[in-house]
Amino acid sequence: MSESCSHDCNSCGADCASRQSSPADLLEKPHELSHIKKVIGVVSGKGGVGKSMVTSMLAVIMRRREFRTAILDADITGPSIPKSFGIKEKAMGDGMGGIFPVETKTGIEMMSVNLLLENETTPVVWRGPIIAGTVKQFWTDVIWNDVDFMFVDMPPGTGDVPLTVFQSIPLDGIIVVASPQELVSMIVEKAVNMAKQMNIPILGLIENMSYASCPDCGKKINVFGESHIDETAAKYGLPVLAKLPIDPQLAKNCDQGVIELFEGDWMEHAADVVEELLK
Ligand SMILES: Nc1ncnc2c1ncn2[C@@H]1O[C@H](COP(=O)(O)OP(=O)(O)OP(=O)(O)O)[C@@H](O)[C@H]1O
Repeated sequence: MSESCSHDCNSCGADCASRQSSPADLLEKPHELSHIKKVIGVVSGKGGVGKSMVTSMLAVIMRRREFRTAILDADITGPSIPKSFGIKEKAMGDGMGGIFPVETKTGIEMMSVNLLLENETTPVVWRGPIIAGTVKQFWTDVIWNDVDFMFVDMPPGTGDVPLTVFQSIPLDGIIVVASPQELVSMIVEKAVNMAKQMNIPILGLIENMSYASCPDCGKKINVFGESHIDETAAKYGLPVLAKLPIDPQLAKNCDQGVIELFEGDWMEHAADVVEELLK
């Protein structure tokens, strides 16, 4: 390191030993038998806002549109995806260090830590580097067949684990999911800035639990107050991809493991934007 080091490698051309790696240097290669065309990360500023549900619904819609679709569940400490698809079976190895993903009823390929654990109620109490290493292996050791669109349910937040995932998997775009309350806080801003720093295009924002519809008169009720997604999207120059209602049927579909049967057209525009990536 030179004595005049500013610790900002972007403004210095010196090829010194302490030069920070660019994000591209940290990208991992997928398994040699994997063929994955587009990878979309689904992120949120914090847990519990419906990120896994949005990931599942997007995968279901793209599968309905007859694309070969996969879900990489990188939310290691809160893996809820297999349950919402009603998957109980475990992933199998190929005997040479590779792992086959499990296929859902409609043919979505999936990998999640719950498909590897003996008991899905066992808590994952691993430290950050182990969690990040597991996600990397889901990318490098899983034999993904021909996949048009892979959705990555990212670990929530903007800490060490999501950062490592951002750096190791080559994402073609990210979708930010937020609840109305998050949209008025700085949490979304952090998630957006993280993606910008990684130079990953943000496809847009999805507001989950935006409103509830009265079962008697159909009137929209803003349970968490007025929606703020339009002003937040305008602030960051991002498109709004969807506004999802609180729908007890959706929660039921997840709980009963039949998310593939969900009805509703709220996510069609988001799916159109994802589909554009292949054109
Ligand atoms: N719009 C909605 N209507 C009804 N239920 C919903 C809706 N969005 C999410 N839920 C329910 O809320 C719960 C949490 O959702 P989900 O697991 O997708 O959140 P998450 O952001 O992925 O959380 P974490 O990151 O902590 O895993 C689930 O049981 C899901 O079924």
